[in-house]
Amino acid sequence: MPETALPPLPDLPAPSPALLTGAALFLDFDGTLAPIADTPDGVHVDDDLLALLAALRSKLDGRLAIVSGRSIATLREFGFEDFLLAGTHGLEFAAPGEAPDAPPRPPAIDAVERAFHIFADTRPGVLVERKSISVGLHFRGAPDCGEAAGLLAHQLAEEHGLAVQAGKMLFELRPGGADKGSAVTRLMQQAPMAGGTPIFIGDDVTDEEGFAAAAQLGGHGILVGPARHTHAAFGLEQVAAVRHYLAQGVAAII
Ligand SMILES: O=P(O)(O)OC[C@H]1O[C@H](O[C@H]2O[C@H](CO)[C@@H](O)[C@H](O)[C@H]2O)[C@H](O)[C@@H](O)[C@@H]1O
Repeated sequence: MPETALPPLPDLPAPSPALLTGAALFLDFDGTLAPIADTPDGVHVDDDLLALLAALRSKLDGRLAIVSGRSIATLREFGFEDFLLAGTHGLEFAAPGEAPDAPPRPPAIDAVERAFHIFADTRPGVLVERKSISVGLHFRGAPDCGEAAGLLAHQLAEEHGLAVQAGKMLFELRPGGADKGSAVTRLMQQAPMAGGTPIFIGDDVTDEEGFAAAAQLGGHGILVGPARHTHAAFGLEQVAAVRHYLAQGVAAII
């Protein structure tokens, strides 16, 4: 059956705030806590969000972590220094005040970054994002370049033994061996997350492994955005709904 003939996916049910009682809460960043912006550095984290997350973490006895494709260094620059962090799609970890536990930056990432710049230099709107142990090629400003960007990313990944991480108008090259699901599994074995029921809130395809891991460990995923085939059991429409839901959680948890 052609894809256009498929019936629309039904909306996922909204999660109850009661789901957050006893949770070990895993939160994606871009598209979940902050709206998608035109460029990676066009995102702003406001003090109200940080205060909301701190209040929720306190109600959860510390069981709140940010799990992002961003590096730990960048998450800290955004204001998340005081939070438990998993960065670069499950490759980096850091507790507040501690140095990141991260693999070294592979030399091949520098070669990829140079190749990405050569590609971007002749394509207005294409951006290269330098990251701690990975590198991103963004085409949000030049959607027509997406196919060529993907071909280049896969070709370089094969050449250098790296993993391709597709995201929203983005191809990222990084070391393999981890994802947001492995990050959830690892953090659930440690204080402060151990003992809670894992709840993972995210919007991107990169969050699906997080949803699946949460479900496997007895919890749930919450998808932010339009319905799709997903491992999440619940849905919220957009970032504003996530923030409202988290605020409801603060009020609901005794
Ligand atoms: O796991 P996340 O916290 O969702 O991070 C995933 C990637 O997010 C960023 O890129 C995305 O957001 C940008 C800002 O809104 C947007 O311009 C871009 O098109 C999106 O793909 C970030 O730049 C990447 O490093 C993260 O891996």
